[in-house]
Amino acid sequence: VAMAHLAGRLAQRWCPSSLQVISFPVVQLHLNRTAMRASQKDFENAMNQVKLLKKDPGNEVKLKLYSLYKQATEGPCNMPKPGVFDLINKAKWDAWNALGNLPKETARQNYVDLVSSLSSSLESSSQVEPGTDRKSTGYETLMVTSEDGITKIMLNRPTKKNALNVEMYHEIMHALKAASKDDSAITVLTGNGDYYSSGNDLTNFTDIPPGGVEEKAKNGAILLREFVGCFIDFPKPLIALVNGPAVGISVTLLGLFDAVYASDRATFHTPFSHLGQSPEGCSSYTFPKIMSPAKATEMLVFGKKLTAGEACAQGLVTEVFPDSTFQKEVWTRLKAFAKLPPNAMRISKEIIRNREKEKLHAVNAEECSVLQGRWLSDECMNAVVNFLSRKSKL
Ligand SMILES: CCCCCC/C=C/C(=O)SCCNC(=O)CCNC(=O)[C@H](O)C(C)(C)COP(=O)(O)OP(=O)(O)OC[C@H]1O[C@@H](n2cnc3c(N)ncnc32)[C@H](O)[C@@H]1OP(=O)(O)O
Repeated sequence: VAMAHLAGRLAQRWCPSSLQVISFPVVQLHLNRTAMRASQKDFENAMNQVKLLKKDPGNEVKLKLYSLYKQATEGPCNMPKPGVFDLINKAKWDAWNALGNLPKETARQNYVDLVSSLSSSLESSSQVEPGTDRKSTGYETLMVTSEDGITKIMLNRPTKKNALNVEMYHEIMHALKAASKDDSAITVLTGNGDYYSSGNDLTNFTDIPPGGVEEKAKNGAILLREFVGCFIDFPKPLIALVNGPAVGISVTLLGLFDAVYASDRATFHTPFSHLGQSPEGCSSYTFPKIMSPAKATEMLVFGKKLTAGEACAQGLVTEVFPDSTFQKEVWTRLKAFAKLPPNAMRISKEIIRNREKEKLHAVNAEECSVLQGRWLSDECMNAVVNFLSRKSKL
């Protein structure tokens, strides 16, 4: 049951509409049930009624409906148990299996009762996730605004600590490409809510394609390479406003920014070894150069978490501001920067960064290839399963 709940919650993260995730038999609201036992007709009516529900009842309820339907029509669970990474089918299997030897008639009755109770309660419930502003920007996971010569890309999954899901990787690439061509002078990346970003969304690892985990790892490496490549090639001054804790890839990428301003609440954590993974974002090259090989090893190999002050002393952060005045102070400064002649800034960035570009692309390719192998390791898989089953957090 715990796994079913977990997978149900995960499934909601994978897809904006969880109806796409777990399809379930459809049922008709049963209004005129008089007998204690639901008839076959009641059952069929209930199945039709589910089609008419205006709002998604959520994955937990859908798993319950699924399991009761299977029990009512086929009896006790008769399917082989799916693999641990096949979370959707495993959740369905767990839900059905949990019904044990419940008689078919009781399952049918419970199904009809559940649908009946659902219909009224779902009419008024809201499914809108807070923190998403889809209308204004056209992005699902970002808020992108452009004013005063500054394009601001704000990571906008605050309830998930701005973890980067696959959609967010694509949207950030899209937003960077657009910002590189718009008429703003500088571009800023920041986070909405209390975190800058908790790094890669660990549920990215659970959605296994038909080609299996190898194909998953290969696709992940291709996406990561393209994603980091966009930062390497970004032509205008790119500034990170680290408004809170930063983890994993959101930290490593900072080595590719032109300036990094941090709140004193921010922390910088790259727990790759704990996760059975290895550095990305060109950090295996930029961090030793920025802070010395030994300091880079403390972060990238031993997972030492730095405070904002420590990260500034190591050269990863440009300047730290008290959290209470962070926004006011940095935006005053950014607005002044944005008034400088944009072509001069672009050309100066080019001359600072360009001789490193080829090297950075080569490092990026190598890091992605090493990570592709890491993602298939037991060390990595165990770490992901432990996080997803809430056995461990950073
Ligand atoms: C294309 C693939 C490219 C891969 C690139 C390689 C990148 C590597 C990395 O980035 S490695 C770093 C990965 N990140 C982590 O390991 C962080 C995991 N998260 C945590 O340990 C904690 O959530 C926390 C310390 C960040 C915050 O803890 P806490 O303050 O107690 O909050 P919650 O844990 O309750 O989190 C709230 C909510 O957010 C979900 N969440 C947070 N971070 C992630 C994440 N990285 N992936 C998925 N989900 C995350 C968390 O599950 C909670 O969700 P819930 O409310 O339970 O639905």
